[in-house]
Amino acid sequence: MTDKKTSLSLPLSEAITIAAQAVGEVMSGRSLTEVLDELEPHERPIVQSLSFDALRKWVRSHELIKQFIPKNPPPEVDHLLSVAIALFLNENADGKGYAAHTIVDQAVSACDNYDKTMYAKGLVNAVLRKASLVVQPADGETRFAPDPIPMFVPPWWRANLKRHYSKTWQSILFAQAKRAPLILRVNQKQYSRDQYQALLSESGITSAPVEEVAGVKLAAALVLSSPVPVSDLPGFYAGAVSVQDAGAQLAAALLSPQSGERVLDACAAPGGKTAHLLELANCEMVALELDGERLSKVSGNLDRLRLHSDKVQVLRGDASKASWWDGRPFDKILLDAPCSASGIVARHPDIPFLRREADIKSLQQKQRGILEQAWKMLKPEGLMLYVTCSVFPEEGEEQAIWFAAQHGNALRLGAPGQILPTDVSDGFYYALFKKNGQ
Ligand SMILES: C[S@@+](CC[C@H](N)C(=O)[O-])C[C@H]1O[C@@H](n2cnc3c(N)ncnc32)[C@H](O)[C@@H]1O
Repeated sequence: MTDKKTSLSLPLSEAITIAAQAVGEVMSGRSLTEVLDELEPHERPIVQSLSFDALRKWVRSHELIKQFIPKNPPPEVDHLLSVAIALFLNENADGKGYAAHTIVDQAVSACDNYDKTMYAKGLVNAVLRKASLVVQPADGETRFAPDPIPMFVPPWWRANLKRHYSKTWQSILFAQAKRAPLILRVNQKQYSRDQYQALLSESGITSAPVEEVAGVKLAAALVLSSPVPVSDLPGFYAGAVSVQDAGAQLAAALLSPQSGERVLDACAAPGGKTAHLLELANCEMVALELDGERLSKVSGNLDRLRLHSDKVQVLRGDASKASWWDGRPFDKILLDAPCSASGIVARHPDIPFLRREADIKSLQQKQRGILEQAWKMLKPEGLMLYVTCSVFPEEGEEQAIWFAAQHGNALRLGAPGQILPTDVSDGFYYALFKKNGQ
């Protein structure tokens, strides 16, 4: 154990303060992505890492907080403690990083950075010293028997998983409690996967191909052995590569766009799958998105990847309505629907804190509205791929069954259906429909 100095340009105590405040924002209902987007670029990596870990280790850190402060501490103190304890728990897991006394000292200094924690220096010091002895005892033997499920999910979420996955629900949560690896999608308009892997290797970055997920072959996925900032990736700003989970790379592979085809990406932002489709074929693309702010991310990504052309339209509109549509039907439609995002918790550990049980019903209604409208815009013999990043069957297989029952002309083709999270893939759902006849 060392007093490791990282490349961060922010003292650890300040990073702890900002991360604790970010955790507080999540507890009051804001998305962590939105909160992190407001930070200065030099603050973001360390604050993201600390706040993500605090949320991932929530159950264990709160067992310890409860043990040493039986009466709940004020939220600001609780959040600061949860960030610091997650640091202990990580150090215990990988044996690298900050020494216990550094974490305690920096967390105590962090109390001074915020008026709502200033008074609690003594309490924070005492709790963290005791916690460090349990998590990182001097003899190296952990005396702390953690909850078998390390990650927080609300009771309704856990019950849903148990109901649908009676044998595997715990392994789903274990997979999601781990830090997700960095996975790339090579822009095949610029490089083959082998060529780009060689470029990475010349830059001292080790990677391995992800050949397939759920039986679907992937041509462009590479997993890095350890994450690096995107600025270190060769050619990133010239569009050589994007960061995208391997499970998300199935969409373009399943829809298999061909040059000249007219394709609708009905829920496009931030544009990861739009870009992948355009990397595979010179199709006529309409990338539609309801949220104006998110829409600009689609354009930004297409700019970076050099995929804009007069055949590509990035449009603001509601896919459950036809007001934006010029009436020309599509050969292929990607419907990557708004959903609970319960499959991507490894990359967004704030999601279980933000979702409410009632969200699932209202999301189901939205998904059905978009499915219905999209089907009307598809050519006869055309293909529609329905996708969610959810592990709840209410948003996946139940929707596909409902849709097929509504439309006698919807033929289901081969697609993986539910994909559960693994080391290289988030949880996704894929159903592919062909429109028969007229
Ligand atoms: C799962 S995300 C799409 C991710 C994207 N396909 C990608 O790979 O980068 C769903 C998107 O649908 C958008 N959305 C939600 N309701 C919509 C609607 N009625 N019409 C169009 N877009 C919608 C959301 O704002 C969100 O950006």
